[in-house]
Amino acid sequence: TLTRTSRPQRILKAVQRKATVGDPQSVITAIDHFCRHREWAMNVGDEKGSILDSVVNEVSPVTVLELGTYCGYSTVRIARLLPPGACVITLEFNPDYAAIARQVIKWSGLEDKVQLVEGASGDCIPWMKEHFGVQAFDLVFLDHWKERYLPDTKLLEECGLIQKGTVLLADNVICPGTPDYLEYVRNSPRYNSHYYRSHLEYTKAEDGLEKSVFLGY
Ligand SMILES: Nc1ncnc2c1ncn2[C@@H]1O[C@H](Cn2cc(CNC(=O)c3cc([N+](=O)[O-])cc(O)c3O)nn2)[C@@H](O)[C@H]1O
Ligand SMILES: [Mg+2]
Repeated sequence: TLTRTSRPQRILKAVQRKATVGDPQSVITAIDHFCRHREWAMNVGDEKGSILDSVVNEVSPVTVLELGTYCGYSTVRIARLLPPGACVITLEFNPDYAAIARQVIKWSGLEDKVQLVEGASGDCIPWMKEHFGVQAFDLVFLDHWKERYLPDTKLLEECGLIQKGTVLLADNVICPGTPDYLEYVRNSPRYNSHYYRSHLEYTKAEDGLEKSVFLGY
């Protein structure tokens, strides 16, 4: 059997060929160029990525949680905007993807701002507090399995990892769509939600990001 490379491996190759070590913007540009002109992949992309950037700059978070690392594209986007002392904890349960993401993050020179945890969100969230000494997250970026958005949000609430002022930013609320999550954050009196209309990465299809601020109990 031919050992074809995986898509994440081809994305890493594009980074190693086109991007400059220690230059996060060149890593982002290399992935976007590859995914727009060679092979689509489920990175948040450049259009929704600039909305992500603006929310990160607005929140200026000290601790960020990312659910669903994939190749590390949005991890790099977030980490490159963080001041010294701030960090992003990113969860990825697929070991092959995690291995690629570690190399992409290393290439960007941001490994000191990133903690990549291999494991399923449902298993890892409960021990976040004691393991990382995290009080609460300032920003949570949801980009993993769409049916996990709602249960993981409730789990984060139960674990006290979401507190007054925590901002949730969810990718793909239209495509592939997260209807139960949207209904929850939009109807709950404890969240103030806003929809940023955009497009599915590298396509003309509609998609968007939902930003939800926790108002406290
Ligand atoms: N409970 C989980 N805990 C930790 N990692 C997880 C979990 N579920 C999925 N992942 C990981 O997220 C990564 C990326 N991923 C994200 C999704 C869900 N996202 C999408 O399916 C998606 C799909 C499209 N799309 O189909 O157009 C566009 C997007 O922007 C998307 O995020 N599935 N895998 C994968 O490496 C997977 O191992
Ligand atoms: Mg996504």
